[in-house]
Amino acid sequence: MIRYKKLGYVALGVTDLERSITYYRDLVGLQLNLQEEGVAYFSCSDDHHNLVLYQNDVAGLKRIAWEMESDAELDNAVDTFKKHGLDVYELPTEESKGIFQGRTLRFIEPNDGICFELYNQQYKRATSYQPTVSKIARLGHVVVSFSDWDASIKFFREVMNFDTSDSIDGFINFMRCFPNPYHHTLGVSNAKLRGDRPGLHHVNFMVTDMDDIGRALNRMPENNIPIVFGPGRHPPSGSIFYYFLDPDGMTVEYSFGMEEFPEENPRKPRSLEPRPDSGDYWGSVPKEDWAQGGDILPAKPQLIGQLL
Ligand SMILES: CC(C)c1ccc(C(=O)O)c(O)c1O
Ligand SMILES: [Fe+2]
Repeated sequence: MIRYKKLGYVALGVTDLERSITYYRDLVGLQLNLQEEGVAYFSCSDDHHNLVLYQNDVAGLKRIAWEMESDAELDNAVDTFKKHGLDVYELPTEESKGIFQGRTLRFIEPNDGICFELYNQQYKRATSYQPTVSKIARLGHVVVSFSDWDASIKFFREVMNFDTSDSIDGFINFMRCFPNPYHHTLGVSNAKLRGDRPGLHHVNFMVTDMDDIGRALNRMPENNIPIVFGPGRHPPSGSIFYYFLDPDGMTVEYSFGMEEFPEENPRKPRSLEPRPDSGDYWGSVPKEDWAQGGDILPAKPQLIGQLL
């Protein structure tokens, strides 16, 4: 049983790094922790980074990273993945230090080729996150659209030891990274929802107060940010949500409140009917460009570390 601490960070490719830095810092409210040649590290906690942006020709999802509960869980993950025939890579120490992390493993998810990362720790920041326009509580979840929905769910359950909290039948499976309590840190969505194109669906940041959602309802339109869904309330996790686009057309979600699960005797997963009110109790309807932006960016094997 692989045990996770939390969703650690998501890395995105963006086509104009300066423009995206301004957006994620001044409108989303993340703290820019460090900017180096072609890369920007943002934080919303005492971690070094919870979002990393890379200058790239195309916008999209570069990798998703989870922090493990302990060092031993990295070894456990290596054994499990190898048993399932996966190639697992470890970043040389110099490189993991170069991205401000301890021991770092990577592998390529077998269905759509997404780079996933597991690490034991990140450098902590001397001063914690200083909220500005929004009090972001944490990087909440990432939803990705997969070309083979059933095979992907099976992989996350059987190989990565994620648990299903709920699903909207045929569309999306909400998975938590055991034993992390939050309803989901990964949403496995069906690419048929995205014109049969696998890719990034959205990145979610959980906020601390209902007022953080309320202020965004004014701030985003005032700054001509396209609003693509909401405000509303999601039946699966019970959270209040608001989705808007980033400068490359990738979808970002703010949400407030989320069901938490105990490690022992959690409730059974529910399968919700595939109809619009399973996505929103309040009746808002997603715009056409909701969840459309963001390709899966291929990771070059030589850049993902040394094969174990
Ligand atoms: C409609 C989308 C995919 C969705 C649905 C439900 C939740 C939730 O329960 O939190 C989400 O976060 C979503 O993004
Ligand atoms: Fe979401």
